[in-house]
Amino acid sequence: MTAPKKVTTDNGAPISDPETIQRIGSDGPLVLHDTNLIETLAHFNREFIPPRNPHAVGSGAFGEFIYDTDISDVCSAALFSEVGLRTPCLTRFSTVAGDRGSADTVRDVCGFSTKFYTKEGNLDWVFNNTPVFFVNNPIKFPQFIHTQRPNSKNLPDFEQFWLFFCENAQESLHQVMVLFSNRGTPYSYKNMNGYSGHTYVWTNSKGEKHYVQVHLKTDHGIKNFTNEEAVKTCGENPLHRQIDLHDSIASKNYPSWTVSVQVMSFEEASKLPFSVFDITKVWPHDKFPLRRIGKLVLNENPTNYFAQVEQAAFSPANMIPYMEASNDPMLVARLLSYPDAHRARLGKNYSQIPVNCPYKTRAYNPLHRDGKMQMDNFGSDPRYFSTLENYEFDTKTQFLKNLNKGAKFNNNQIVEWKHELSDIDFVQPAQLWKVLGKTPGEQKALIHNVASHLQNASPTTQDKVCKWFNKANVEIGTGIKLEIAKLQRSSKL
Ligand code: HEM
Repeated sequence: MTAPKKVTTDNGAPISDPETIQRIGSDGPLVLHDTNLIETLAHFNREFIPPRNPHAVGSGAFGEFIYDTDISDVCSAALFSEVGLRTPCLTRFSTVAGDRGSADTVRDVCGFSTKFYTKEGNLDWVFNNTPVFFVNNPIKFPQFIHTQRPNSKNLPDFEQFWLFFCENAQESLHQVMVLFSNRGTPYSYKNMNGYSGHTYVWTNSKGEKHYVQVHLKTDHGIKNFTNEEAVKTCGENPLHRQIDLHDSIASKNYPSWTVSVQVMSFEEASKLPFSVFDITKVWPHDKFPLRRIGKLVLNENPTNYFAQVEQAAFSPANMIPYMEASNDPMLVARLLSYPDAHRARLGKNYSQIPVNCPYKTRAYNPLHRDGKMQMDNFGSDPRYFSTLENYEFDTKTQFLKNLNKGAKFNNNQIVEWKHELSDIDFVQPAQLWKVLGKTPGEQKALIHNVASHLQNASPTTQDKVCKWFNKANVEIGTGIKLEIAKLQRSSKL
């Protein structure tokens, strides 16, 4: 038996009976002196915090990154200081569009975020399970998310879902094909990959910079639900992936991924047929092969979901020396958007919540102080950078000062930018169609999965969507049309 836990009020005064309240006579009114009742009801009213918008549904686990293959010619970050180093981390998986509490096996992109607690600060990889994304212009992100959710009348809206893609964001075809392939419904989080999607800039100790893309390949094999299995699982076991993650760890079948990078020089980037900052495109693997760097292993379940997963704040802005964001406009917008979301969701001092604290070092900045829920206000230290104090500054890595050093831009002027759609936007979707053709049934599954969804939209929208798919390969749009007709005939029988 463990020692008894003394029960108290919030100010620490002992409570004799937590279930007894005071009233005047057995039928009389309550006595307001009973502050424990008020405290208990007030706590209950404030139990919920705002959900993440988007990625509200999630599951998390602790683990470690094991650096096992030298990459020092490309990056000198703390994670890679010596081969064999183990860096503790927290990973959170998620779905994008659903409200908190919705089933975790819906057809959706899955988030794959990892916070590494390094001695040079916390590094976050806020990735997805797909190597590309729907849009490459951040101003389109909020409308993209809106169109994937119920409309203004809180009704499912298949027109807005499809018309956004095929009219407002045709560059999304590559990602839409991934989403509607069976990879859009992974069986479990441990059976899917993770990808940075974005291009990042990594620097070595000589100051040489490279573009990189990070890949986390599952060690358990890709396993997906079919459309019908995923729909059934949503109804029968809405926490299927959460339970699978928990039970795999509890039974010591630890989920793990092999972590690799694609590396590209700035010179090579200038010769690509598309922008290296375009997240709707992948880097060809024959020219930029994967270089292994280590393993990510999840081996510890959270003991308190709210404290360790719901309150976790992941952000691409959490970078460490030798790892920077590139000029991908989506990524740069994300640097601002996530900390802003955390301030709104968790409060200004969110980085002091234990799961977010850079506990391998100490966050110290005498200008970042006060505010609600401040836990570490740097004592009586001056509230400015005083010449009377003794500060240590980073003269070695010059981390933030070095951002963009060496990067070449066409000109220095501010330009108005918008993605201009061209044939190159349909080249990779066409290639993906051929790749799917190598696995029996995969092309058929894509056609069936799209048709099952698109049949709910109007015939005009169906036509527009089919024409859009035909830009990748006429077999797709034509096939979807035939499949819709088949599904509609069989539903009438
Ligand atoms: C301009 C584009 C984007 C914007 C403005 C944006 C914004 C957001 C916001 C506001 C959140 C909620 C954060 C929170 O409350 O903690 C979020 C979550 C998330 N986003 Fe994005 N996002 C964008 C693109 C992307 C891309 C391209 C990826 C993946 C490559 C991505 C992956 C994620 C993940 C994994 C989460 C969940 C983080 C967690 O587990 O807590 N997002 N996003």
